Amino acid sequence: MVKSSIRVIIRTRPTANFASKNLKIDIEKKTIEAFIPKDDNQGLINNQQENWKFKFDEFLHNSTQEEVYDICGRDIIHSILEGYNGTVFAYGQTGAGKTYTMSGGSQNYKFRGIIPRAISQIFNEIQNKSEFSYVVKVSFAEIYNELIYDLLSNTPPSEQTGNIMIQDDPKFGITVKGLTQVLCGSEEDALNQVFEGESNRTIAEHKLNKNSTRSHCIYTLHMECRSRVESSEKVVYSKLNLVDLAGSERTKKTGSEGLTLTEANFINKSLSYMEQVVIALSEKNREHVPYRQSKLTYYLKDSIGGNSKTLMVANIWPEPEHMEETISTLRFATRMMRVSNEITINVELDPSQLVDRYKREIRDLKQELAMHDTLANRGRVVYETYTPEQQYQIQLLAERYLEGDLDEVEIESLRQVRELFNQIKNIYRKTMTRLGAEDIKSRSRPATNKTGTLKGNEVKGFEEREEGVGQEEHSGGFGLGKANPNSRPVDSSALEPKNQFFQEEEIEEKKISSREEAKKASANRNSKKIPHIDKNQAFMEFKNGEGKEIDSTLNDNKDDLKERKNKIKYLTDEVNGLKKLIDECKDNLDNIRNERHNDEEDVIDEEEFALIKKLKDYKKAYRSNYDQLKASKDEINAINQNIEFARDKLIAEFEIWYEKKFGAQPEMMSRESARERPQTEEKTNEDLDLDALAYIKAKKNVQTLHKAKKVLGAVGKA
Ligand SMILES: Nc1ncnc2c1ncn2[C@@H]1O[C@H](COP(=O)(O)OP(=O)(O)OP(=O)(O)O)[C@@H](O)[C@H]1O
Repeated sequence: MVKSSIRVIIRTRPTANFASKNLKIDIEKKTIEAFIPKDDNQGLINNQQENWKFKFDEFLHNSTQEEVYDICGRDIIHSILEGYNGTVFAYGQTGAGKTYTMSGGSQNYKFRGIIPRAISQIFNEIQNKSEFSYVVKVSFAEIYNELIYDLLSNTPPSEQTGNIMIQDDPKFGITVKGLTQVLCGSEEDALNQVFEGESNRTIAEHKLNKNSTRSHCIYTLHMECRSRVESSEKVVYSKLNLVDLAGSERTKKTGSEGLTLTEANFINKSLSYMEQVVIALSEKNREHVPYRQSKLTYYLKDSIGGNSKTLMVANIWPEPEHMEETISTLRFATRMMRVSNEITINVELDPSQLVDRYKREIRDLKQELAMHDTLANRGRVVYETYTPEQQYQIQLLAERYLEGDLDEVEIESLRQVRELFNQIKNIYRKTMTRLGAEDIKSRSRPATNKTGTLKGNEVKGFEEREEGVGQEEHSGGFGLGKANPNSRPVDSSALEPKNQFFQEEEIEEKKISSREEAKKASANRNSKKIPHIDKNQAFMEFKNGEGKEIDSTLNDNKDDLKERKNKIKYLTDEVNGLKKLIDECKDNLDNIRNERHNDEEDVIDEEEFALIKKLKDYKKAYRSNYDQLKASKDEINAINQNIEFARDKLIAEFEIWYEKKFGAQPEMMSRESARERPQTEEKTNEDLDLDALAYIKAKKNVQTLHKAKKVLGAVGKA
């Protein structure tokens, strides 16, 4: 966790009637001095404060939307892609320019605000981060009269109950249950949601603002990021809250009455709760912070005093008649600067992916160990789970050791030691059971037949089932893997379940014969004198002789791989070059459009047309190169598989050759070179949208949709 203070930027609304007698702004020093003369009507004793001086992180005076975004948005939005949460919110009196700052002026693309610019930056950065895969979802909530409405729901806000619940999740922070999250694959998708949500906002007219937004609106981008080249079980989550608060207002001044007055009361109340939260947070040792007093403060718990990089734009309207509101905004902004958040990158591990990774790691480690054993000239060590046959062999070994036939057991691996102990435990248990049985037998003397069969419940005391393969099973004797079909008893009586003593007799017989076989095999092995052989030297000999063909296939594949990698490098450079050209083209288009007059927004001149065409060509070339890149990567995967296959084959053949030549047990051979990793993904973006086109298209989409809805509504009524 890293401490990060909330940054506060002051933005002034441009005005011809600037309160020059009351306000002195020093952009360089980032200070503002305010002066309100005492009210003479208050009498002789008047303690009214007249002067104030404030210092902030930045002043934006008569700034363009682009300048505002560069200072308020760019860094935070970049952090979102690194996994930090972020918040940008606009605060200020009604009419001071909050909505203009966050959403922007609707008349021209260049007047767009922080929200559309943030979306554009996010999708542009995602396109450039091809080594990561991102999932982007958006939600849009409105807090109106202390109720939460879903602006992206299919149900219009007027038909919603407003009872959406906020939850404080210990892992993911504040989450809003039931709020629609729309998956967005492109800038245009995300902008569609913005315009759709904005068209659902509650707006009303009063004396100070014709289009006053009467609610707090929170547009959230939820991001989920996984690496395409590293472990994909690591998921980085982040969210970006872009908040347009409703403006504080003095109801007398705005002339609010009726519904607008009720709205104003709710707005003022929630903003004063927000102030209480900020005060509580700026007090040292304050234990309780009253987040739950209002929907707004609870919703913004992560943003104010929590895990988020937060920036507040305090909008002021610097005209003489709004001096009191200006002072009030500046005071609140000063308090906000004292709030410090604790930020961290939000990383989670996806459990299913984690299991897959462990499986892969275990497999790789086993291979590593096998390679290590071979190079160290050690015998074949088993790292897999023991098969029933292998367990049985270890059981025999344990018995020979316990009976004194063996002075010591050669230790091969930890796994073998474990299994040995297991078998010793089983032998001990069995012996104890047998001793118990004999004790009972000697006391009760049950009638037994020739084969020692007990009747009925007489065997009850010995039925304790023993764990592990290679032990007696209740109904079928030994579990030693799959039985030979010829070994099936033809006599029906042989199919009857055998009792414990009978089974044990049979087991003893089997053990004796297996022991004898094992002794013979061991004597055989000992009689063969195995010379000291350098495995690596032998392997070289094999590769130059019988294994030559497989070895050359392996080498051919390796050469092929090298060639493909060079091709990928070339294609990557091409793709990057085209990306640069596309970006330049986009910038030129932006410039042309920004220079155009408002009323000409949809008129395209020759120069612009040529640029659009050029852009299309670049995009086409980009796509074609990208497809080739993808195909080359698939080819690389296939070649890698061939290499694996050739290596396995080489080792297997070598083992056979080795055994034939030296008469020793075949051993696992090392894979002489490190496993080649598949190439990392280069660029994955298939297409690049022009900023303005996405913005204009999204706007038109929403307009068309609304027109269609209206027509449908009219038809329905008719
Ligand atoms: N920096 C600016 N440049 C140009 N016009 C601006 C600027 N700031 C605000 N305006 C204009 O002022 C008017 C009021 O702005 P806006 O609606 O953004 O205020 P607000 O703070 O959101 O108000 P409310 O709280 O009532 O919703 C709008 O017509 C807007 O276009």
